[in-house]
Amino acid sequence: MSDTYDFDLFTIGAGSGGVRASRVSAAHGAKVAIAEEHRVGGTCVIRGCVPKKMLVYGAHFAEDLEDCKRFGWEIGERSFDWKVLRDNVLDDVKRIEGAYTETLDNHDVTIFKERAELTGPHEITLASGKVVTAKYILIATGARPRLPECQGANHGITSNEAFHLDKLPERIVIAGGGYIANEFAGIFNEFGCKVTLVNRGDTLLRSYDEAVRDRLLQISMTKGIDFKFNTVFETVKPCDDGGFLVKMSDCDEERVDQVMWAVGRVPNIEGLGLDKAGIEVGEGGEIKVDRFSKTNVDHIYAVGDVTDRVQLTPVAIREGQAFADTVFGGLEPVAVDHSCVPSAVFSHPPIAAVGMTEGEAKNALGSVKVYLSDFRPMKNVLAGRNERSLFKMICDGDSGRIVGIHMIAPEAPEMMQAAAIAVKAGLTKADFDATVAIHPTMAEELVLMR
Ligand SMILES: Cc1cc2nc3c(=O)[nH]c(=O)nc-3n(C[C@H](O)[C@H](O)[C@H](O)COP(=O)(O)OP(=O)(O)OC[C@H]3O[C@@H](n4cnc5c(N)ncnc54)[C@H](O)[C@@H]3O)c2cc1C
Ligand SMILES: NC(=O)c1ccc[n+]([C@@H]2O[C@H](COP(=O)([O-])OP(=O)(O)OC[C@H]3O[C@@H](n4cnc5c(N)ncnc54)[C@H](O)[C@@H]3O)[C@@H](O)[C@H]2O)c1
Repeated sequence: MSDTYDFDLFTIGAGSGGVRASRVSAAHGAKVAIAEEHRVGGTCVIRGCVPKKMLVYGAHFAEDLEDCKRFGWEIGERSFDWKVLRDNVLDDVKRIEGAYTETLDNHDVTIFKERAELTGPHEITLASGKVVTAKYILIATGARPRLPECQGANHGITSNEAFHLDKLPERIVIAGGGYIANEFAGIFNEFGCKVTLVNRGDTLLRSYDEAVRDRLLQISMTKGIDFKFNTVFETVKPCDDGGFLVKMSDCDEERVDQVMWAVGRVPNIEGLGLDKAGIEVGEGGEIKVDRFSKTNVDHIYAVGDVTDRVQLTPVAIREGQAFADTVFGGLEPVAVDHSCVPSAVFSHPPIAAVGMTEGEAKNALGSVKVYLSDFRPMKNVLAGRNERSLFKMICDGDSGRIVGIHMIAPEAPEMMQAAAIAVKAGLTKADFDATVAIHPTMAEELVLMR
């Protein structure tokens, strides 16, 4: 395409956004290169969604093996070997990394397995010293775990290290109250670790509906997870035997085997040379972009977590796809619609949501109608598991249009993916009422709410 530059597109970062953008741009006919300093696949594949979900599956067996007795199964003595699960998960991650690399190779995308930095508006310098030029540059460098400002913070692990532990901690404190803290609290707790979740504020999972958050807190406590709210870490000191002494506000010093930070993620822009190309960043270090993911510099774009819009894999992928179609697709520019993005927390049990919470809907619409279904799933009843699910539907009080659905239930994310289509399409409560239930399911509650 371009004679002046080595490549039409140079992508920095082979994660969810960068891989999609590079592959599709190449399919549109562009000459593409991509640089990755760690492993092809990025956070989601290597140390995020994928291995996390596999651990969630592994952890859930603890409950299934307990519950199966009431269904007539006697399975004798059982034990759990962390290293078997860990190594199988890491092997599968390697397989997926290979599949991502193959896709790029099949599209003739040149892969540089090294760090890249901008050294001019159209120039990139690789860690090896090689200098290349590109007509367009895409920054898709993602984000990394934030460390809190407490003495000894370097002694704690983050989600990056959690997948590689040599052994499970008997006692772990997890700082944070968001996605990662709640997901890993559930995982470690199911594996038999003593878990304390420590939150600086008084609210877990702030962006989710209050009723659903409260239900997760109540169930998590029943399962044995401890919570501390309005608490901050002061010091983490290593002990001679490998554990740590942790001092938190308003508490005595405690001895634990592991400290894990899950207090948010910061955009990866350090040493990237953004100043060499004159790229503007926001207060949190996020690269500022317009609705087509274009930075303030005409030929430089950014997608995914580094822009800190919605830090989710499917969003990064959509942004990457839209970038490729806009710049190399030869059609009208494509903007990603960031409204009504469904999401899930893979806690035990999981939470899933789409649209507005009750509070947001009241502020935005004034008049809202709320429907609730608070039930004990059939499987839990027979298992003797005293764990209730909650579905909540928020509708515009005037039109009946559904503006939000919130769930905490086994398989809630699976149900939510389908329900989210209806909410995105602007369907009403009457449309749900007109749909016949599938019985017996949990999902039927969606069309039976009163
Ligand atoms: C523990 C965890 C669990 C998660 N679970 C989910 C989930 O269940 N569902 C979901 O939707 N989202 C989940 N996420 C979020 C999701 O992983 C991210 O939103 C997504 O990966 C962002 O994609 P990205 O392309 O922006 O960045 P990334 O996937 O982070 O890719 C960026 C890549 O750039 C590389 N890089 C950085 N700087 C340079 C440089 N200078 N040169 C070369 N390479 C560089 C990095 O090594 C990295 O591979 C999870 C995140 C974490 C941490
Ligand atoms: N299931 C999923 O889709 C999934 C899973 C994991 C991560 N993610 C993505 O990754 C992002 C990062 O996840 P995360 O859990 O690190 O961040 P988060 O933004 O979800 O939560 C951070 C939490 O840490 C608390 N906090 C901040 N500083 C603290 C401190 N010093 N001490 C104690 N608590 C403190 C905050 O109050 C907040 O509750 C998420 O926003 C999400 O977009 C998604």
